[in-house]
Amino acid sequence: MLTRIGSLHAVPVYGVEALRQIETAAAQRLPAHTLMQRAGAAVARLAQARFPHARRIVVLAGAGNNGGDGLVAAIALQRAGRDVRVFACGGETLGEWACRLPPDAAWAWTEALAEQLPCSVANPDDLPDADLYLDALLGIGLRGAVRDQTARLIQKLNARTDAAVLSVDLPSGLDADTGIAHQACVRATATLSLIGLKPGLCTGPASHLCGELWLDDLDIHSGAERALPAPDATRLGADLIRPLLPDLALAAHKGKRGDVRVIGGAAGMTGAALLAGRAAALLGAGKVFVCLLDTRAPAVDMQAPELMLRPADALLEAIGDKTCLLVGPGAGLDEASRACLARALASTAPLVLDADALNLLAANDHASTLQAALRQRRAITVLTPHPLEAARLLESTVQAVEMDRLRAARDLAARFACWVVLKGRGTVIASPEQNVWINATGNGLLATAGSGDVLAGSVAALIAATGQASAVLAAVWLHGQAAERYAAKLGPSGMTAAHLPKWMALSWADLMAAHSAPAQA
Ligand SMILES: NC(=O)C1=CN([C@@H]2O[C@H](COP(=O)(O)OP(=O)(O)OC[C@H]3O[C@@H](n4cnc5c(N)ncnc54)[C@H](O)[C@@H]3O)[C@@H](O)[C@H]2O)[C@@H](O)CC1
Ligand SMILES: Nc1ncnc2c1ncn2[C@@H]1O[C@H](COP(=O)(O)OP(=O)(O)O)[C@@H](O)[C@H]1O
Ligand SMILES: [K+]
Repeated sequence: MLTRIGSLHAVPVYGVEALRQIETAAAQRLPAHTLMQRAGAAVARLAQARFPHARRIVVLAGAGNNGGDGLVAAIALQRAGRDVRVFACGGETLGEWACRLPPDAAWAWTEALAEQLPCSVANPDDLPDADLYLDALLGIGLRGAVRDQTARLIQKLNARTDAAVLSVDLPSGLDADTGIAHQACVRATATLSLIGLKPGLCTGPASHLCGELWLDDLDIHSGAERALPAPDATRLGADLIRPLLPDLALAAHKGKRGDVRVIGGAAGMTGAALLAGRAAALLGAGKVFVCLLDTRAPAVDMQAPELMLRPADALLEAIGDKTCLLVGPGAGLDEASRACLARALASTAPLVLDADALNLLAANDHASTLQAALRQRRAITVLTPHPLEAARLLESTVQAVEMDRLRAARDLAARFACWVVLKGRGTVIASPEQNVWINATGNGLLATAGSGDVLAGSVAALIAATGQASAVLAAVWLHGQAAERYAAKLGPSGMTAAHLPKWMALSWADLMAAHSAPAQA
């Protein structure tokens, strides 16, 4: 079934190894070329529905099965009356290119010849004009950086900013597992992912090149459930998030909602802890206590007088059973901060560690002691690193983390036996059991100082209310959804971190309203 991928429904995500298993199993039980027929038909259907006015269509076909999908789509589009040309890439001559085609694609080529499809060997310097380009150069068979003629063709294609590009399976040049592009990569208007959604379309530095995301499972799931491998991750959707949110209106009194205690805000960084505290309050925490490590900080937050500002000693004592601790926003790296972290790690309360708490864990004279205490915790523990903090904790580099975000999140969750929220485009969440989710919401408006503090405070509030670590998924989804809602309503600028909690609350309300709306007849 052809589906537009948005943020409403959770979708399983499969890496290349799992996709190859699915493909092999299906090929064994279906008549020859069935999958390629279905793939090409799906591409042609989407091309016509999404680009109804595209008359001249150029199909860029590589020498693999991705090219085969393109050929099948080309035949269907020509039959539908479009002016179609195939530009074959991956050989000096058409004959050389055709000789390279694997069996399914070779079958598609014989069909194309029978259909008298206009076809020429690709000359990147002579890319024909078109209303729509079908990018069928490279799919999940990509190995390393795109080479030679294909790389040059991609550069020429990307220079045609006036024409639409529909990528088949993946934007050519994008690594399906990691979302990185070594060198050349197609910038697509839309991508139709085949069989399953790939991690590289959801997270990673080049994942945004897919444009609008569509999926066709090629009916692979019907009757084959038992043969399907487990997904590598789940892309988050509103349907998965809704049941994770607490019903605050049902809380009998404020003591039932759960409390948050924030520890951070050293001199010059008090705002970070206050942002986290305000977010926790707006996301429904019954009581929010904030310890500012700056000894000269004011005793009340006049913008948010509901926050209770207390000394660190008071915050780390007599912790109730519905309390979540948050350590790190603006905490600094000095001895006072380290001592608070050590005490929080020793507590039996759920604990969220962000910012400087993560830096203390990574690089401090006491790092190994702190890390041992982290591993020994039995209560819910969540780390919320951005890529640099993750790199420090993994003793790696930002580049290495970004080259494989799923692996980095999984590695951190395994190393410290806790939940990990690896932030950035397509935030990746990993549980200690090595389950992985990829967030579907958010935009560049979140790339503003303090938005991480808001996320950490929200995570703490939802864990306090629900007692469930999986509430992190809801906090991450709402945080991204808030930025999208803001952009849709007020445009691409003007949002600061302080605005976020209110928009998160509105997104929460939307989610509940959608849930309670009567079903359409
Ligand atoms: N076999 C089947 O039945 C199906 C295949 N499908 C399609 O087949 C694709 C996978 O097909 P393949 O495994 O043939 O692989 P691809 O077609 O994705 O890529 C292989 C081709 O790309 C070239 N290539 C690889 N790395 C390169 C690089 N760095 N620079 C330049 N050229 C490079 C190879 O020499 C080969 O010609 C999927 O993405 C999907 O589009 C789908 O239609 C589903 C069914
Ligand atoms: N381009 C983007 N798309 C989606 N989310 C983003 C983007 N850039 C940043 N974010 C989100 O913004 C937040 C930034 O957090 P962080 O880097 O800790 O900021 P700070 O330390 O300033 O609070 C994270 O939740 C991150 O996932
Ligand atoms: K492609």
